[in-house]
Amino acid sequence: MTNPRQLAFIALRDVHKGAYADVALDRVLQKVNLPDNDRRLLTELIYGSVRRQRTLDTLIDQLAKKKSHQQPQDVRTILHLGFYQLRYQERIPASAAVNTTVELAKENGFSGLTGFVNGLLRQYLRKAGGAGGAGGVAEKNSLLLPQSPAPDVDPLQLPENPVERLGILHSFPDWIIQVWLEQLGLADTEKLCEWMNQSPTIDLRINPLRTSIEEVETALQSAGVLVRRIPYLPQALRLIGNAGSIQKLPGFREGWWTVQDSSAQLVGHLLDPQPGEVVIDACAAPGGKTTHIAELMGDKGKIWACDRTSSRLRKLQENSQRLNLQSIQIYTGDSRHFNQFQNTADRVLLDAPCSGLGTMHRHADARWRQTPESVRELSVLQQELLTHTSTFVKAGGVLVYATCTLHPAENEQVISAFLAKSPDWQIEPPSGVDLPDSAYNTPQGWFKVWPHRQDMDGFFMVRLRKTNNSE
Ligand SMILES: C[S@@+](CC[C@H](N)C(=O)[O-])C[C@H]1O[C@@H](n2cnc3c(N)ncnc32)[C@H](O)[C@@H]1O
Repeated sequence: MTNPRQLAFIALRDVHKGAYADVALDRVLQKVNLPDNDRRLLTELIYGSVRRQRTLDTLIDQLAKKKSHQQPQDVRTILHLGFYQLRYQERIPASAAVNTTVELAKENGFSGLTGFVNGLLRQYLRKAGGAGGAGGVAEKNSLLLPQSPAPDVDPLQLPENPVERLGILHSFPDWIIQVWLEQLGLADTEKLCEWMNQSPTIDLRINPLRTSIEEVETALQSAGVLVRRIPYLPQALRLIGNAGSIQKLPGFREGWWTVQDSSAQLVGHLLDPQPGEVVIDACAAPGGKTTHIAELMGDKGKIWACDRTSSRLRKLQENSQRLNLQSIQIYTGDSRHFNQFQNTADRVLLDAPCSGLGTMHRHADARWRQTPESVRELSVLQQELLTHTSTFVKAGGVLVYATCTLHPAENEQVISAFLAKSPDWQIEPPSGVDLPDSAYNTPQGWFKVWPHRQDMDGFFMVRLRKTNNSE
């Protein structure tokens, strides 16, 4: 069976039983050999339906007699697929979206409900003002454009309350909208929501020990892959458009480059490791930053890469072999309990486990998996990790704390609590790092990368120095 909509339905069934969206997608892809365009449609339908779930459920709630959560789960999934295509896939004709969704209902044991499915989708189209599909209308009905044309053209009715309104329109839980609104205000929160609903870009970090950025540019361009450079990041290239399978691109097997988002590359530069130093990467797997550190050190010195997840450490091992790096030594275990590293490191990187609120565009289901409670638990773990791994640093040494979340409880509050009880530590403004201060820096000295401003993953990072007179 190679019908991408039926395959999407099967994968989404898995997701609703608890599978990660990317794992569910891989599972169906492994069973079939799809042409590229069907593969793209399948991916779009799965990730889009998961990402836009709240908006799609609200449409069911508003148009059907029974609420979305009262529908049989499979019918809800079929309706998600239909509404997703009508609302967000302008290239799919409305008639095709409706007919294929009705077919899905039939094929999956809901012949008795085809009239209901057909009626509901057509009701949406009627309200949207035609058979041409409603794509784009929804996003125009923005909080920022109250005067924008005919908000009643959007069948989705939005409440006045800005948190719920943004949450329903852009499909995020209220608590995440609240966290952003408190830091950014309305206009920027809306831009951030829109950014997080885009398909992710892919950046490469060139390995200067094996090649040069110019050589990689030429090799990729000869293979028909478009790239552009990223300001302030001398080894970064962004792939433009669909580059196909990453492992098949020129230079992958040769270890010329690593896939790493630009903001993750900033972390290595903020740490600024030097050849010959001892560096501990306390949460290292799968090694994106460990291998960057080794490259920045010219592979000279010692990097002790610690992580508690052995499967992820195996990836680190593979990555460092592919890049032909010798300076990395792996330690498996909980970094809160390593006692052999006290006062040994010139630099420590703590790239802490976090809620990932800065990278939700890469993980369609992340917004539904995290909760205020999981953030609280992570923040306790982050504080414990910071307290213990700071003891690894020699007097006069540096620790960089980084996360890919934009939640203050995992960032600013972790650092403030640490500094309040650690008089021998202070924030150090980044020196020797050629970064646009105004773009990332805050008066407190930490870096916060807001994706909608910098067009890269959301990140928080701060460089701390242990004073010389500490024990
Ligand atoms: C954000 S990821 C690290 C990503 C990595 N630095 C990179 O750039 O590829 C966080 C890592 O922390 C690890 N981790 C979580 N709790 C830990 C603990 N208590 N001790 C050591 N590692 C831990 C997880 O297994 C995960 O690999």
